[in-house]
Amino acid sequence: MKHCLIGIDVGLTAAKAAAFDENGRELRTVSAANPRVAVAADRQEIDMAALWEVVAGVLSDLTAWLDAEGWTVRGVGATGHGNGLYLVDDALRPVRPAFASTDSRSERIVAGLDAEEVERVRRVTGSVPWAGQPGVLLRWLQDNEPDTLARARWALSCKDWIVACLTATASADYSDASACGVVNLAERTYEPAVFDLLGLPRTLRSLLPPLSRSDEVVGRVTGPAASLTGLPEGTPVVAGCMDCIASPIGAGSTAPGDVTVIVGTWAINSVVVPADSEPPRVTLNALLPDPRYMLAQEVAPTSAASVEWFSSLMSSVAVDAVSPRDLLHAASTVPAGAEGLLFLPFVHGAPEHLGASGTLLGVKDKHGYREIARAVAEGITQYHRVQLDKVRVSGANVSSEPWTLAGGGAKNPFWAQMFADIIGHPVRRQLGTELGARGVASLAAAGVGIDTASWRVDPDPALVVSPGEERAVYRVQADRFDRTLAAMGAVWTEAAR
Ligand SMILES: Nc1ncnc2c1ncn2[C@@H]1O[C@H](COP(=O)(O)OP(=O)(O)O)[C@@H](O)[C@H]1O
Ligand SMILES: O=C(CO)[C@H](O)[C@@H](O)COP(=O)(O)O
Repeated sequence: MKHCLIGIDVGLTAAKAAAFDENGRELRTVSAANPRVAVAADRQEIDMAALWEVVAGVLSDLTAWLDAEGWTVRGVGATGHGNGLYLVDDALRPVRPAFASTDSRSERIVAGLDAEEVERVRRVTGSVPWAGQPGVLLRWLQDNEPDTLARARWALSCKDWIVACLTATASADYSDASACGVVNLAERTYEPAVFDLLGLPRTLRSLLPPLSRSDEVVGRVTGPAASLTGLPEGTPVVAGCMDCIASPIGAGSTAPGDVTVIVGTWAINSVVVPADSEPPRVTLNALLPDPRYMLAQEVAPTSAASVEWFSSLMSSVAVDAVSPRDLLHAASTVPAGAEGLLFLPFVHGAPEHLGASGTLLGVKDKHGYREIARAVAEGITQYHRVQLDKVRVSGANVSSEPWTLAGGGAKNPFWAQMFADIIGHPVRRQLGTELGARGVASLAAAGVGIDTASWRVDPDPALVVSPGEERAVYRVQADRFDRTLAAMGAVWTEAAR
């Protein structure tokens, strides 16, 4: 019999499901756009039932193909965007729409926290508070929707919601929970001091589901889920992990010092560090499935989010839809430096600046769509550079080997070259494979007892892109970018008053 594993990856933009044979060879991938509602500029919410419908649809397309080709599914794992908040009641029904991790309504709660307390908690959890974290959102609910909070039984992450839909079980795993800043990294338990810091009663800890290893089977596909997805009833489902963890696993970038840069809705810039060391000074540190290591990450909603914004804007006025690929193609027809245009990619704000917004600087009448497209791509990449510089000085050991590029944007060869030029370091681009789905499918394989040695990835030197001749232009731009960023801080602070 031909056995396969399924990995589900629910990002903020798209849901993907991919099947792999027992040796880790990709058989097929299906994807679809996720529902997202911008209730207001700072309120990003997700209809949880609609999200499950999209995921069930993607799974049912995939299983129809697998059935026709004679494959039997042995195990399933899910990964998804981290943070945000998916609240359900006792019967695992949503009590309100989920908060996306790009929701910034709680910026002021974060700005009002005591700096010394924040630092004390950071040393223990490896995370600093920011607006899209579940704890901060629980505080917002306590202040603004206490009735909703009273109806909630479980506070789930995105992938936990999908696991709950598949298995009728509430679960959590160490990677996602630690990335949410609620776990004591040394003790691997939920940390009560986080609740004290946020002004929440410690009793709310009971909202957090029991913690499992990412490759632990936490439930089996129920009858109703089987009929919606085409998965066989009883198929084992593992706890899974956060998407920023699944991608490095899928790419084989899991040795100490390995760097992965994810160009998804979010900019994720991460490095593998020993789990028993002092957590490096970055936005968050998340425990890896291998208990010896964690992933130090500098993160912000500042990557393909701006490409999505600009391509949606162009699509609303153009005859035909303008895809991210079209946008990057238009950018490639303009010289490096975008004819002097500079873009700060903060359409969903920025963690370190209260009130930050997307900013286009230097507009002249000669500038049009193509120059703005180039400025958007360059600005996103310049901010990745800023974040990677923070990772370098965070106390983490960073490898000098090529860094792995992942996420939707990494498929674009033009953008990959821009990354190498702007960050001044060779990067390894990815062809085709959905790395997040692959990573979590390998955890499902391990969970059902399959030896995953053959899933190991040997880095392909042919995919390495080195800094080229445009590096010099980007160095000058980097200086202007950093000075603009510093100067805008005061403007944003003033605007947020
Ligand atoms: N060929 C491409 N060129 C540039 N950007 C792309 C391309 N394909 C996808 N993207 C961008 O990648 C993003 C999707 O990446 P993905 O990692 O799947 O995000 P998420 O996990 O947030 O859903 C989209 O926002 C899109 O803008
Ligand atoms: O928690 C997060 C960062 O700490 C984000 O939600 C991230 O997981 C989004 O991933 P993306 O949807 O961009 O792939």
